[in-house]
Amino acid sequence: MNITKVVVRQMKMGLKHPFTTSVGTEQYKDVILVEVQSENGYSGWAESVAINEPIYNEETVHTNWPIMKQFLLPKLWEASLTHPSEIAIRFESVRGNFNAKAAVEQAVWDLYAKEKGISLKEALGGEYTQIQVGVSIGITDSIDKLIGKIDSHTKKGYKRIKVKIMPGWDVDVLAAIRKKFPDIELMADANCAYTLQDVKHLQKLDSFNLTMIEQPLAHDDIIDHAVLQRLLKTPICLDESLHTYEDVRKAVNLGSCRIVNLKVGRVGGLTETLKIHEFCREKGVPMWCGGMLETGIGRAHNVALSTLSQFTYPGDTAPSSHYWKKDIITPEVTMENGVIQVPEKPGIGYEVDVDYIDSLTDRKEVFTRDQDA
Ligand SMILES: O=C(O)CCC(=O)c1ccccc1C(=O)O
Ligand SMILES: [Mg+2]
Repeated sequence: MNITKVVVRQMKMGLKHPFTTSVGTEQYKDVILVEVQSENGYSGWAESVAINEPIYNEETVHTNWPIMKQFLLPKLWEASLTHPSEIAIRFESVRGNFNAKAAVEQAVWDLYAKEKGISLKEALGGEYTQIQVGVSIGITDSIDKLIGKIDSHTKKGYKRIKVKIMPGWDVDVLAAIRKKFPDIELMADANCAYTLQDVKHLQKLDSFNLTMIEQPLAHDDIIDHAVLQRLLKTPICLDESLHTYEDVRKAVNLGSCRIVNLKVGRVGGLTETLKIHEFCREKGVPMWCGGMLETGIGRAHNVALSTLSQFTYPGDTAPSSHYWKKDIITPEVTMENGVIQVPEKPGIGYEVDVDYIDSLTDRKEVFTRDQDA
């Protein structure tokens, strides 16, 4: 792969419905897109999961841009690449900035697969031809409203419902959901809203037959989660706390979680993801694909990722129409009876609608090998 040009864009897309969690509300998405082009005319695409404010993690679209420009993109030209796994080694000297690294690395994976004429699924060693889909429902104004949403999403066929919880929006809410829907596959995501002081309160959640509780404690903790997991029957799944293979190894071995939420952007790319996947396979730890309200490009990557064998729980990989009036890929990601069919076409397997992207783009910069040399 001889990468000659990279185009970085920042664009804005309005969400169909605002999305509220314990840390804030998203109404629209500012998105960084990375397009890498090779000598022979192929383009690989990816998006950064970084959002506008540092409320989920420390990265934002504003920090991603200079990090890519100054530190990551120049490493692409250092030498030609034979495989995308070489990128992680080049990026190793840059600390953190996992979202930015992943966006660049994933674009190269797409390019690699397209040059080879294989799907991203095949490039990753994925197995499933279709994936099971769950939905993540934000905090609403009233329990009735939430029940209405769960009802309509269940009727659409989603295989699992995830609700966001926080202190004051938890026990009563889950009790009301279980009363109405005793048998649905249900889980709760706290986005770090509790502390170990809340153990007695969190133990009440054990009575709701939740598949798992996601990230109850601090974003940078794996120690207290191990204490909490010993005091809960419900499996803990970590999201915010896991940035690397090493984090996952420590968390699993400490007993801080029994399930792993994998967001490629959170762990710096697909190469790290494959390492984590292999570890989880050996340990028998189930995984699922998390979501960050991605546009079609990130969504397509998530669909390919979810074909890996250890991804045994439905992911937060709802179809395009759940988020957007019009997505930036064609066809859009669609779901039938809670299932997405995995595309067989090369790379991410969907066409990127560059004209539409251009119409949404606020900022665009082209980087070339020659200009950096
Ligand atoms: O993309 C989706 O539908 C999942 C949405 C979601 O839960 C989420 C969205 C933004 C930031 C963090 C999270 C999370 O999983 O914690
Ligand atoms: Mg989460």
